[in-house]
Amino acid sequence: MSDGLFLGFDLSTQQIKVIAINSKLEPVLQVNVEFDVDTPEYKTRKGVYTNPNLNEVFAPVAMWIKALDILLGKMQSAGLDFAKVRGISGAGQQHGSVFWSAEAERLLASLNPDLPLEPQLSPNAFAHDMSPNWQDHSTAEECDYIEQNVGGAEILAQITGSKTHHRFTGPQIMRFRRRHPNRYENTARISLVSSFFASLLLGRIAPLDVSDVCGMNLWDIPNEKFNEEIIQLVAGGGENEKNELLRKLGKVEPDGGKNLGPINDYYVNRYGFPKSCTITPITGDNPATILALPLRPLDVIVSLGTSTTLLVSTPVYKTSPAYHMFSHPTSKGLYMGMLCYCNGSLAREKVRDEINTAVKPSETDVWAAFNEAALSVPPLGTTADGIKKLGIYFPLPEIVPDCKAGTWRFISDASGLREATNDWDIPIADARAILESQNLSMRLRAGPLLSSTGQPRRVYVVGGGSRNPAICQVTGEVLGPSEGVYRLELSNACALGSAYKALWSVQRKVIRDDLYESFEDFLSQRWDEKTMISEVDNGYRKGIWEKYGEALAVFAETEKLAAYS
Ligand SMILES: Nc1ncnc2c1ncn2[C@@H]1O[C@H](COP(=O)(O)OP(=O)(O)O)[C@@H](O)[C@H]1O
Ligand SMILES: O=C(CO)[C@@H](O)[C@H](O)COP(=O)(O)O
Repeated sequence: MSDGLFLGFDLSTQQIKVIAINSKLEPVLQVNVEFDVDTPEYKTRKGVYTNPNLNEVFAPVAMWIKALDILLGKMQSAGLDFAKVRGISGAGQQHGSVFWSAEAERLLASLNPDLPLEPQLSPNAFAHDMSPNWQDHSTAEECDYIEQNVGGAEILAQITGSKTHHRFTGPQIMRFRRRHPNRYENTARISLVSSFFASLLLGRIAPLDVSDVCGMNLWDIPNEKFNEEIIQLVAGGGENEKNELLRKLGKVEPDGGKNLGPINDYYVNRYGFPKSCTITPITGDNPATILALPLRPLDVIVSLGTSTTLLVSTPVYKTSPAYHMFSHPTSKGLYMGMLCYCNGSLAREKVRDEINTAVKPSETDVWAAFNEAALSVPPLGTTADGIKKLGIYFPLPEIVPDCKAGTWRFISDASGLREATNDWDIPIADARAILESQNLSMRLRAGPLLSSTGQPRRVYVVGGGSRNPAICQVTGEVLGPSEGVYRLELSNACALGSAYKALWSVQRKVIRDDLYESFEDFLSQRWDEKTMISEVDNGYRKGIWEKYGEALAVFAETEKLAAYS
């Protein structure tokens, strides 16, 4: 362990985390700062503010800067020897934007190590103090405008990898420009959360990341450049306004392993990082997650963080309005396919809390009653007379399908589909129904990204929810991976993937000129399956997987009824 440490940060919705690894991929330290708890003065709930009247969700940028200082302080208290850190990368929640002022570059370049970061940057480095969050649904008008002008969802997906989505940065920038014209005018540069974080570490505004830029609806993935037609729509006005927005966005760094430069002197002098410590592009949390595992064809990652995402790595750029494609964060010619759900862990927590109110909860495991309820009934809660239960649980408006907030419970029997009345044991029957519903939705949509049968080889579960055995079992039953469900032992997959990226960036071999050892080759030589993952469910169960397959059409019907109700 003489050759140094490599840090992977994760600036996600509810917390900022870091993992330090050595060059054998062994984790040395994990620390986190939870916004609601550790920065209470910002009064966020689950890391954000909401304005339900306008469907807005946003987070204070100053809180993230303050949390970085607290996190570095915690690392110091935990005894991390900053002098050993050779490389840093990271991940940010996707789509969120940070609007820098004209003062930003000067303030970033002149940080005083005797003072904390936050008061040196906030408010003067920003033209706007808030960052729109990925749970925001306020941009319906902007999305429609862009999609109509570009020629529809299919075409937009072909160009940018996704149809327009409320949370994507292009529609968000367009709304920001319309609602706050002065602040937009005063914006010198726009970062994503990922490149904002890299900027804090570099002490200058960092370029956008090659993969995270695909979450903006602005980047032409096949042609590897901003799409000027869409930029023009977002910028409004004419040629000048278009060029102005291109200037605000700045450059995109095509090499995910690029050495962007050394860490800023602020961190050298305040914390003792070596001057040579390099910063590598910080990517989105989902692209970083796929770097935590050596994915093979037909492997799927299900990330059970605040959002639920299903991720695959593929050489085929096959687009659809039903899912997202991103450029791969490290490997040119590969892409990341993704489904993203707003109603992940917070929706499960809501059912859990209702169950804990209805029954006597366990004193030691807040999930015990939920898990027992989920596992004590057969698939689809099927009764002896063939009645099946299908529910939809969207406490927040949902992304897939595009649907307003609500809870719907349906009964499917020989006479068809109807809304449940008193034949649903609320909230107990909701436990299995929510897990099935979340997995059926993934199975319904991930099919085109997988085999002709839609059956995965392995499902890897990561993130907070992967600690839960009932969630893992129902995932195995519904998705039916032929080789089982595996959990990454370190729950913090995107910080881990980021740390791997930092290590690869520093130690990748040069093959010739600008050609480097691939991330996949680099990782597979060092990655030890036995210590990194454990099997948490057998996956495919004959008869049960087929039964869920038969239920897919009815499930799709329930989604339509919910969306149009
Ligand atoms: N044992 C568990 N069972 C189910 N969910 C869990 C469990 N432990 C943690 N979680 C969920 O994990 C979520 C946080 O996951 P995490 O991956 O840290 O999210 P993020 O990166 O989005 O902040 C919490 O909202 C919590 O509900
Ligand atoms: O919007 C998306 C992906 O498109 C979300 O996955 C965000 O990237 C937030 O992630 P977490 O806070 O759940 O890690």
